[in-house]
Amino acid sequence: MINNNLPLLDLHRHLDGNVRATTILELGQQFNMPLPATDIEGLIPHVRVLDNAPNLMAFLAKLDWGVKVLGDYDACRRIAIENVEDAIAQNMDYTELRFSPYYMAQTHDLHAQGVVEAVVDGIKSATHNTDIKVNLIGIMSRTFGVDKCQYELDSLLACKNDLVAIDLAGDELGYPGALFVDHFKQVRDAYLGATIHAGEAEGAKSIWQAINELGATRIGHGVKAIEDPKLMDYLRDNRIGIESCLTSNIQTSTVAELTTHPLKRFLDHGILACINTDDPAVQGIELDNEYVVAAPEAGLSTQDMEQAQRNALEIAFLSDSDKKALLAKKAS
Ligand SMILES: O=c1[nH]cnc2c1ncn2[C@@H]1O[C@H](CO)[C@@H](O)[C@H]1O
Ligand SMILES: [Zn+2]
Repeated sequence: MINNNLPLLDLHRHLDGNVRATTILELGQQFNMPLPATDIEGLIPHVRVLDNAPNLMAFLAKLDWGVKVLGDYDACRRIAIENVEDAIAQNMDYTELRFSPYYMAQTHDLHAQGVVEAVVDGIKSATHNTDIKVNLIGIMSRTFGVDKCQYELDSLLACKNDLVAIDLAGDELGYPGALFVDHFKQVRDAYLGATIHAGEAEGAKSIWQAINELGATRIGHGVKAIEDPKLMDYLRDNRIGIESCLTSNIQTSTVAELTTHPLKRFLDHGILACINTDDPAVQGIELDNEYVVAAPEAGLSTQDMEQAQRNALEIAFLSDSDKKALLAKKAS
């Protein structure tokens, strides 16, 4: 259950993993792109995880049509705007939307920086005169390799004042964090935060690496931390947040079933873990499902879910005064 007297946040939400199927169809038509189907029913199996995927990379393939149809910068702006609409429809008070500009730019040879500017513009216009607050996290898609990630990072750093952090996502097994030490040095030099997908496909050592070598203060998924008691203590003692995505972890076969998901044990241990979606449109879920269905199945009590809501606020890339304002808004 969501406690409506506490702010509702989604800190781990891929903007480019949340392109509506209807929008994919419309953009496909607009740019004369042959899609695998011409109606929604036919398209859904290609853009949504219906049965759990055997592994992370099979899951990630379902995101591809959502970016293949981005034929110009206006299309990028459109999906940014629709992401804000979706977050508002979920009654969110604050969300951090993350996106990979090169992933979005690649199919139609757009400039990555133009994509970043279009997304920033879309978010600004869609949040204007609304009650929701949105910040952006730039992603380096590790799957494209070290050089492409540098290109992607350059485009993000050119707009660093419109971002709160940088993330590393994609193929964790094939492209380990050790390849990206220099990239994250640049992230620190730019005074941006770092949250990193780690301990999802790879083990606990990937989480240690993200913290010690890449400077992560938050970890995306972090599922495998449960295998390392020292790491569990370290995360708690150093207030390193874990952005849990319950349904996503089942759909990528990272965790076999919700009853064995480690989120409950993270919370019991005092780790600042929270509840998030990941790629809502691709997953066919939304944030309310994670609180109403997934979290109870994962053994979380009402109190646990309240703690998760508080933890999200605690680890959000926001100033203390912004956090206080969000709390005050809900308490009144
Ligand atoms: O659950 C996930 N684990 C790892 N990478 C992901 C996940 N969801 C999306 N992406 C990756 O993020 C970028 C788009 O924002 C893409 O690189 C996509 O593969
Ligand atoms: Zn993710």
